[in-house]
Amino acid sequence: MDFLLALSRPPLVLGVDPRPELHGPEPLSHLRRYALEVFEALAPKLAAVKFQLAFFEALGPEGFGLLCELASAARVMGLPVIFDGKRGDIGSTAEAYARAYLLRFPGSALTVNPYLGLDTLTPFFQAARESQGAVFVLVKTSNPGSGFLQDLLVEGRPLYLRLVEALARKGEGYREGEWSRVGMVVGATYPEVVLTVREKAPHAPFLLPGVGAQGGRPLKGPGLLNTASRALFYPGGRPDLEGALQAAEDFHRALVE
Ligand SMILES: O=C(O)c1cc(=O)[nH]c(=O)n1[C@@H]1O[C@H](COP(=O)(O)O)[C@@H](O)[C@H]1O
Repeated sequence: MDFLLALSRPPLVLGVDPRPELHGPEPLSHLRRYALEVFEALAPKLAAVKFQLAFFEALGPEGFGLLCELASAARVMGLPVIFDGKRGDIGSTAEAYARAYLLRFPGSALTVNPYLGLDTLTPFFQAARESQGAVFVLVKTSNPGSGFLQDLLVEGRPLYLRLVEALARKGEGYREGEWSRVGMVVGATYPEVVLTVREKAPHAPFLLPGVGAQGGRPLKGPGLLNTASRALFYPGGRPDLEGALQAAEDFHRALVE
């Protein structure tokens, strides 16, 4: 599966950030069953499923096994997969991260941190092209303190915009048809930034986290993949299949109709 197929699906991404304490006495087996049920029920309304690696790593070795199992299940259901790892390191280590998440899981996407420099992103871009995957580069994150570094003025422009300009130039080389394999992460909590960044990067798919629990509202537009974790996976603060379906329908109405 080519990850760019996600761009022709409904523009909602299901974030899976598992909280074992919400899954009773046998949390992993309950979580496995619940996640599969949610994938099945929501699949027609989703662009992709985004797995937050930290939450799976926190479950220990079994958690990593479960991540691989759920990612494979999503793919079997026709759902593109995003690994949210926010990886970033010197080139040789970046190559290992790219092998782990883009080449071992062809057609998937990975979130990456660009603040070690653009040279460190090249292995991710190359792996994404080779595997028909994608890379989502953190540009302007959804958290309240993101401006401390990301909004710093550099030659009169915020740092995140300088980054976007450089990425858009690089991303042209990784463009296929309408969309590039070099995507960007912009918090839905900063809707005005989404518009500014879109002007500079017309071909980049955008991942917009912060919808729902962080107060961001769904944003409509070509290539805008709205992503919600708690609001979709744990509506009302707990596992609830009916509630998840209702939440997905509400987002779908706001984004598609
Ligand atoms: O890359 C991300 O997905 C991400 C970037 C960002 O700027 N803000 C952000 O919240 N995220 C992730 O998006 C998810 C948000 O979770 P909810 O607030 O529950 O929807 C978490 O997995 C975060 O790690």
